[in-house]
Amino acid sequence: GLQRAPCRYADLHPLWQSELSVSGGTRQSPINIQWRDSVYDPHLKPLKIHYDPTTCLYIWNNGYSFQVEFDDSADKSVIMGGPLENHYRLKQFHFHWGAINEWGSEHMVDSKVYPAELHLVHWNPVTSTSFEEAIMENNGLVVIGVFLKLGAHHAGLQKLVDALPAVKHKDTIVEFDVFDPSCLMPSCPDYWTYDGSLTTPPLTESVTWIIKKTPIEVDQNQLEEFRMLLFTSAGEEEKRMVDNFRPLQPLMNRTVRSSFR
Ligand SMILES: CCCSc1c(F)c(F)c(S(=O)(=O)NC)c(F)c1F
Ligand SMILES: [Zn+2]
Repeated sequence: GLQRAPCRYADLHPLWQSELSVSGGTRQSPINIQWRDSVYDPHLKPLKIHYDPTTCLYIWNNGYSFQVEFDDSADKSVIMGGPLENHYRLKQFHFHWGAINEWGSEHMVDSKVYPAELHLVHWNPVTSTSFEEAIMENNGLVVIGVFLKLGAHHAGLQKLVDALPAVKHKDTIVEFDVFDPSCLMPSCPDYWTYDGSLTTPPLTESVTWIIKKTPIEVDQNQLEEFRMLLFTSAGEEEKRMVDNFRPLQPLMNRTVRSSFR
């Protein structure tokens, strides 16, 4: 069975990922998506996203990333379609990024790495009664991954970036209401999908991944603001929150499907 990994990743240096493995894991994330090995699946439907901006609650620094949390007490912000058999509720979104633009994303495409990656975390309210339960369920979670590349200023992201100084230190929180994460989605509908895991403790193999093919563009200043956050609490010796990504994991016996030819 899966060993529960220590879940206080705040006490673990970002290099912990390479040592920490889920014993017997056969579907770990992230992976390098080899475009030529992915299989077009004509049965994959378009992904349908309906986010209600008023379900946005707050932003907080959990000592590993910054997260925007949503009210998931009803089917208000949901995704469906794509590879999914039912709808999933949005619980939170967060990012992973590097110290410099040359690395930072968790997934790669043909070994190309991006400076950052957005994860929108959803859970299955049909098979689980709570997010916490869904984390332990096979396919209890769906995470949409969106690559960030250096380019034009992203006006939608800026509202989020402006709030970051208020959550500079670990375990700080700031109210953040009325935000629609759909503005962070690329307009291109194409995606890859595969069965994987959380990339942070407890690393459970409960995630249906949906990785968007097309990155969104953000500018240098916006990426630098991510890198001003701290892993550390107020009063502690400052450690910049950078390189909060897990190393690539073996594909093993998995096929990545694409929604596009
Ligand atoms: C105990 C889970 C707390 S919620 C959460 C999270 F905080 C996180 F960071 C990731 S991730 O693995 O890093 N990215 C997909 C998740 F999947 C999550 F569900
Ligand atoms: Zn993540």
